[in-house]
Amino acid sequence: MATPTPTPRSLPTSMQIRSNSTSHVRVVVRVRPFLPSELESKDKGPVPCISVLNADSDPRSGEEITVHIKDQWTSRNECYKLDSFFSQENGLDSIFHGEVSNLISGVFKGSNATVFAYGATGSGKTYTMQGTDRQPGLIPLSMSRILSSCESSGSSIEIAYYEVYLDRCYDLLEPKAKEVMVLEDKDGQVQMKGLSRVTVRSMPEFSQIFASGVQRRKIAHTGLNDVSSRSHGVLSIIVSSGGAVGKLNLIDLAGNEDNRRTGNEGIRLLESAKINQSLFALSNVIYALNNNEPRIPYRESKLTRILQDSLGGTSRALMIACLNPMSYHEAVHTVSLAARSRHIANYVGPDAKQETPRVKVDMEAKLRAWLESKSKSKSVQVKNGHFSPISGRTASLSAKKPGSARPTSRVMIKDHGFAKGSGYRLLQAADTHAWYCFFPRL
Ligand SMILES: Nc1ncnc2c1ncn2[C@@H]1O[C@H](COP(=O)(O)OP(=O)(O)OP(=O)(O)O)[C@@H](O)[C@H]1O
Repeated sequence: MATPTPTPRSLPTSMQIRSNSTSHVRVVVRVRPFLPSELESKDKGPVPCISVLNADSDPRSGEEITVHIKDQWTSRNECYKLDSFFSQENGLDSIFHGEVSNLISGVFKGSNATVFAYGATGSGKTYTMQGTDRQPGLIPLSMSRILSSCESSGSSIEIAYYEVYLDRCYDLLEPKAKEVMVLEDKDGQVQMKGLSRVTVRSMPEFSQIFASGVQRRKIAHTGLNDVSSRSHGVLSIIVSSGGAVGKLNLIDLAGNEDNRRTGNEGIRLLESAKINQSLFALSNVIYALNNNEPRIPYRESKLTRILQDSLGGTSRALMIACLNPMSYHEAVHTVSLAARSRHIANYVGPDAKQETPRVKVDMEAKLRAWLESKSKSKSVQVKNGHFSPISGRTASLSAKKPGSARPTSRVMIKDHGFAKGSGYRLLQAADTHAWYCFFPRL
């Protein structure tokens, strides 16, 4: 299991300046170990596509780390700055002690906190949150810590457990997982009408209640994971301590999916569209919080509306970007969205730039073939030119300025410059990786 040791590169000044900024939401990376099936599939053993450049830095120092993602087939590589990195060798207890346990003390003082496991399907989100009997995940570890603190402080705990599926909420502590209405009271506070709360006094009691809730959660077999979560699962631990009430939300998000790879159809496709939409809405909220924007778009999805009282203000949050060490494209997608949430720009190193033309030449050939086969191309008009979707896809773009690294509320566009010997530029939508050509208006 050799880990590549890329040479650290100096970062652009803008990034160095930003590296001192504080994030409202901490974003860390966790790379899951190889699965037995992945170890069998390679003669020499697989090589992880993700590594960290400043591996020696002390996680407690608050210094940012640089995640390096390299595609072993094309040698494309990208670097992103995030808050911390947990490798394949790090157990779940190191994430708990390094990142989660310090959120718990605030909950006893009446603050809210949220931990999300975010990432592509099959990247280990459910494992990170739930773990196994041998390696407990962040949910049992947090519960155990909270219970022992309650014993010494005389505080009490209640839990609520629900899922957000197709933008609707279901109570997982109810035998038939009944739907819960999300309403706003006269003060503008979001209330979940009828959501059950159960008092918990011991770990065995919690394990039993939680296990029945997990059984009710919607999972399905997909092309990429045999037991894929189709909903966002939210466990809320409510701590009442001497008049103060604090809440810890532990969230196993459904995985973002590239439907070109899943082969999803029908209801699976609809689920996937809703999942991707709500994850993008979540990333928009985190982006707005971390950049002190005046308006936080909580209303863009049910998930963000529900979490309104736990994201922003005095609440603290941790996003764990879970990565599959075998998948370059998924890792880039997950980490770029996570990094975007922190307002840390993507930095592609100089050697990566030299290697990309091979990909561009392929795209040029595709473009030429496509253009020649169409006497009249369908194009989407934008200010200063036309967008033409290369593969006929009509993703909705709200790009105001092609080439701008600043994400719009819907899509971030990466500019790959003018295609050689032609009058058009190659652009790529960062969230879908779909390619477009842009014809400047003369
Ligand atoms: N740290 C780990 N050690 C061993 N196996 C792991 C680890 N993390 C994940 N796995 C395994 O990887 C597979 C995928 O993990 P998991 O189901 O948690 O993914 P997921 O991201 O929750 O997927 P989905 O979004 O589709 O629900 C499972 O077989 C799980 O047991």
